[in-house]
Amino acid sequence: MRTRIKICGLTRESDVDAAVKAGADALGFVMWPGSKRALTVERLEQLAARVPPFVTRVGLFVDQDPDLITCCASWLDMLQFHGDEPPEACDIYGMSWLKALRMRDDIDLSREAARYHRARGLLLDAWRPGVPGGTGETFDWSRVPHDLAAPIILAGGLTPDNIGSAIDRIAPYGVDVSGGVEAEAGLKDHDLIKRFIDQARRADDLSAAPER
Ligand SMILES: O=C(O)c1ccccc1NCC(=O)[C@H](O)[C@H](O)COP(=O)(O)O
Repeated sequence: MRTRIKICGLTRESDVDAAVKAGADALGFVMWPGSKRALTVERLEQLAARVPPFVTRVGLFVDQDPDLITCCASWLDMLQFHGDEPPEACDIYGMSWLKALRMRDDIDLSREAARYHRARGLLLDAWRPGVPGGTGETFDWSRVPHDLAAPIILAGGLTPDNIGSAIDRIAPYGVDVSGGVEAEAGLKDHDLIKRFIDQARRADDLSAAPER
């Protein structure tokens, strides 16, 4: 199956256009003010308005005010929660949502998957204390279970150089990248976006090829 690709942390019109042109399935917009990639609601409106149909616009939030999330919702197709939001809090918007889980040593993924069973997918990201996401760090991929009920979106430190082996080893439903396609925080490098998506598609093609 074709791996779904999300390019996250977009802040400029040209970056949105480059990700769409390169074939991204989804685009992520960080609405948490603590991030170097944070958008205002006004910027979200401007960027989201450029996105063509059938490309999913995902808003990222970290334990934020429901009024803000409601205000952003009309520009989004999906929500992504990176904080300690309980499942009931993710459900109140009448929208599809993803739950980001950071791979702390003691995380019980089966338990979290059961707890967040209404999530459309679980985004597995690296754990760094005090940082809710976008660390640019990988985690030990051997910790990703193959039998989780929810679709897995692999995140954390992915780059054009490691995306092929990530897809080959884990075969996640989707992948999510931010820092690995940036020239500097919040500013995407269009060549890196293209290389990332090309390498992911190459890995998909190789995994679909019949064995000789
Ligand atoms: O990007 C941020 O600054 C951020 C801040 C707060 C919550 C989430 C945030 N980003 C999440 C992501 O961009 C994704 O999970 C991403 O795929 C992982 O980032 P990276 O390791 O840089 O590829």
